[in-house]
Amino acid sequence: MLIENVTKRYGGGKKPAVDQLTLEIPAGQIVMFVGPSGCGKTTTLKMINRLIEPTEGRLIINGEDVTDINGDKLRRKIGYVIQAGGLLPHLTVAANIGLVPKMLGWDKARIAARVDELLDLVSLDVETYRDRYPKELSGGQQQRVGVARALAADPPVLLMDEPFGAVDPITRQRLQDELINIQSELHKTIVCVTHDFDEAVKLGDWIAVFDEGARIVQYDTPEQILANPANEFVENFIGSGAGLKQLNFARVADAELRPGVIGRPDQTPEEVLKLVQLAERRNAVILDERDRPLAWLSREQLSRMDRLPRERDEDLPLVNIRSTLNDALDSMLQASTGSAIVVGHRDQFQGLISVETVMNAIRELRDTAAQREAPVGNNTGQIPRVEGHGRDDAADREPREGAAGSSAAPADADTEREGAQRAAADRSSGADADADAEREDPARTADDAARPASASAEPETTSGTPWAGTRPEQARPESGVENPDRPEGRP
Ligand SMILES: Nc1ncnc2c1ncn2[C@@H]1O[C@H](COP(=O)(O)OP(=O)(O)OP(=O)(O)O)[C@@H](O)[C@H]1O
Repeated sequence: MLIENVTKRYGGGKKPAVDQLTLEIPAGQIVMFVGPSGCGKTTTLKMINRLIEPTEGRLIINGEDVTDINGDKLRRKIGYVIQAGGLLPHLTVAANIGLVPKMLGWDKARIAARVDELLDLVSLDVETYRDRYPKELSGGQQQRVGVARALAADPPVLLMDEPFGAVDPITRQRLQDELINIQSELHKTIVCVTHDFDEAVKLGDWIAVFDEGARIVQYDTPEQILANPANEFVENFIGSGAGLKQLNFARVADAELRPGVIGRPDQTPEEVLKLVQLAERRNAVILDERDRPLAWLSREQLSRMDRLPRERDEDLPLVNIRSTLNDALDSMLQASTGSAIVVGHRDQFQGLISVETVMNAIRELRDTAAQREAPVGNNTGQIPRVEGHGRDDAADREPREGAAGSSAAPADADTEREGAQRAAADRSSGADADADAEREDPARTADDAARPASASAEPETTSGTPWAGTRPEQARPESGVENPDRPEGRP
C-alpha cells in the first residue's frame, strides 16, 4: 500500500493536519503510527479507508489507485478496528461479525460458519458468545469481537485505531499476544495507531514516528528506532530505558548460549567436579536421561555431596528458548544467579544464558538493526523513481530524502509505486463510479458509536447513497505472501 503525497486541511485551514505525506506500507506487515496527540495519526489512518477524504494526494492499494473509488466499496475491503470494538449495540455478536459478509451477499450458512470460525480465532467460545449483545460482554471480549468483525470478509488490509486503549493492562497484553498469533497465521497488512510506544515495539514490524502535521520523524523497525533514534524528539518519545525496551522483542534464541558442563545422576560428584575444574567453570548442570535439567551445582556443592540428585530442583532458574530476553533477565534476577538455564522443546537443555550474553545480544541487535532497509516515509511529496521490478533495482536507487533515511524499499512496495505511476496515467479517465452503497457501513458506524458526532466522519463522507441490494462480490484477500523483507527474528 502506498500513501502518496497526501495532504489534509480541515475546513480550509492554513496549517494542514497531514502535510504532503508519502508512506509505504509493506504488504503482510504491521506498521504502527506513534506521535504526540493531535499530530495527525488518526487523520492519516482514516484517509486510508476514506472516512476522511484527503484534500490532495493519492492512495494506492495492491497496485490500484483507490483514491476516487466509491468509499463504501473501499471500506468493505479494509477491516477497521477501534477502541472498545465499536460494536453496534442492537445487534448480537454474530450479527455484528456477519455485517460485512451480509452486505457482500453471502448466504446464511456461509455467514454462520464464518462467524463461528472467527469467534474461535479470537478465543471466544462459540456457543457462549454467539447470541449475546455487546453490553453482555467485558471490554476485552468486545474488543475481540471488534477484531473478528474487521476480519469477517477476509480483507487484505486492517486498520486499527487505539484498538486496545480501553482495556486493563493485563487484558491489553493478552489481546496484543493474540493479535501477534492471528497475524502469524493471516499475514494481513495492518496499520495501527497507538499512544503506547511499548505497544508499537511489541506489535510493529515498522514504526512511523510522527510530529505535528504527520511529519515523519523516523520510519523504521522497532530495533532500529530504539538503537538509533533519529533525533531528540524520538529519544523523548521512546522515553527512558531504550535498552530495556529492546529486551521485549529480542528472544533467548537470538542470543549466543554457552554450552555449560553437563553431569548425569549416575556419575559421582567427584567426576563431575573434575569436569568443572577442567573446563575452568564454576557450575555443572545435571541432566536426566531425556536431557531435562535436574540440578545446577556449584563446585562447592559438588565437593560436599555423596551422590548427585535424581529429582528435579523446583527452584532452578529456567527460561524457554522462545522467551524474550526480558523474561530471561527476570528469571536471573529472581534467582540472583546472574545466569539461567535455557530449555527448549519438552524441557530439553539448550545451554546457559547470562547477563553478559544478554548484553552481547542487544549489542548485536543494534548492529544488525542498522543494516535493515526501511520503507519510504517522507513529507517531501516524493516517491523514488522506479526503473523495473524487484530488489536489484531497489539497490541501484538513489538515496531518498527524508528522515526515514534508508536507501531501498521492500520489493512489494515497488509494485505499489509502479501502480501509482500507472494509475497517474489513467487518472484522467475518472473515478470508479460504483453506485453501490450500504445501509450500515461497519467502519463508519463503528466509528460513530465510539465518538461524539462532532468528531466522527467528515461531512463529505457521510452522504452514502441508499443500499442498492446485495452483490455476490467478495473482498478478495491478497496472496498473503510473507514479505521477504520481514525483519529476521520478528514474529
Ligand atoms: N474534524 C476535524 N475538524 C477540524 N480539525 C480536526 C478535525 N479532526 C482533527 N482535527 C485536527 O487535526 C489535527 C490532527 O488530528 P488527529 O485526530 O489526526 O490527531 P492524532 O494524532 O490522531 O491525535 P490523538 O493522538 O490525540 O488521537 C489536530 O490538530 C486536530 O485538532
